Amino acid sequence: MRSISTMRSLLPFPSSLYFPPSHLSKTSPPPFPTLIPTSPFPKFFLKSAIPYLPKSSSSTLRSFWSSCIDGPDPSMDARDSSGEIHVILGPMFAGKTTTLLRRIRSEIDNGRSVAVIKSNKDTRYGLDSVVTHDGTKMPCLALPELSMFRDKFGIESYNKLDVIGIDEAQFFEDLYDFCCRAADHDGKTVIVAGLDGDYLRRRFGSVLDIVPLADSVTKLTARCELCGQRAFFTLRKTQETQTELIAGADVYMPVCRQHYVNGQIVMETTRTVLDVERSTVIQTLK
Ligand SMILES: Nc1ncnc2c1ncn2[C@@H]1O[C@H](COP(=O)(O)OP(=O)(O)O)[C@@H](O)[C@H]1O
Ligand SMILES: Cc1cn([C@H]2C[C@H](O)[C@@H](COP(=O)(O)O)O2)c(=O)[nH]c1=O
Repeated sequence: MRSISTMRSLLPFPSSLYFPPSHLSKTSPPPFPTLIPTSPFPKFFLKSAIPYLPKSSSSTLRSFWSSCIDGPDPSMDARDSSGEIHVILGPMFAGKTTTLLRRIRSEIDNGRSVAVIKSNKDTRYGLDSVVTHDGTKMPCLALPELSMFRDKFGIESYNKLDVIGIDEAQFFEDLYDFCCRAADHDGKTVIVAGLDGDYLRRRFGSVLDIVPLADSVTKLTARCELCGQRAFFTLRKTQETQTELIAGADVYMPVCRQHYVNGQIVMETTRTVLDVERSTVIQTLK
């Protein structure tokens, strides 16, 4: 095994540009090591540099690069191994929480240690459990933000964790940073369930932002309450207009595209009629 300084001397660029994975570094690595140097080298750099080196250096460099790019040695402990991010999306009633709990259960059955987090904004079924619309439950920690998780759960317990489940992910503003750190740096498998869109079909919170970080993305569908076709959207049946409105089937229903469009027209018309009536009443009372 060559020393780090010998390897550095083989690098065709200043070693200060490169932060090796922690198992190759004698000093503390920065919190988020950059694995592949970017500028000032052209995109073909990786492919083109290796063949021009002397043969012995070439194989050393090749194994050096492959350890950097493929990730650390699998015999390393969980903190240093690479993590995973799996995202479960869809409208309300699509089975996101059911799928999350099923995956968490199977991780437990495989002997992995797990924790489940949900947003403390969702008070529908109490704060100590994640509960599906048909009543399946699992204990959880309810938090206002994910950055509090390590401290609340305990650093030692956090270090031993293999899998973190997150439900109602649309309510966590720091979702991106948390997932990045947990998977890239801490080696956790993170399974995230949340609404991709709100009742107006606009992006909801940071859920879509983590798609580029994800190993897998599953978009689920529900059944349209009006026609039984596949439902991709959530229709709000009431006149409230704020984005966040915690509720269940009393306020929301899953709908197909056609019924979403029709439903929005009905809601818009109702809103206009109510507005006209309200201003008429106000005028009459004046
Ligand atoms: N329109 C509906 N109203 C109430 N419950 C429903 C409706 N459609 C489906 N469900 C139930 O909800 C379950 C899914 O619940 P859940 O996993 O909590 O969904 P999600 O997390 O995507 O909102 C379904 O298996 C079904 O039993
Ligand atoms: C569409 C939409 C939903 N919400 C709220 C309503 C519920 O409390 C949750 C979603 O729960 P589920 O597990 O996916 O059924 O989000 C909201 O605040 N705003 C919306 O536009």
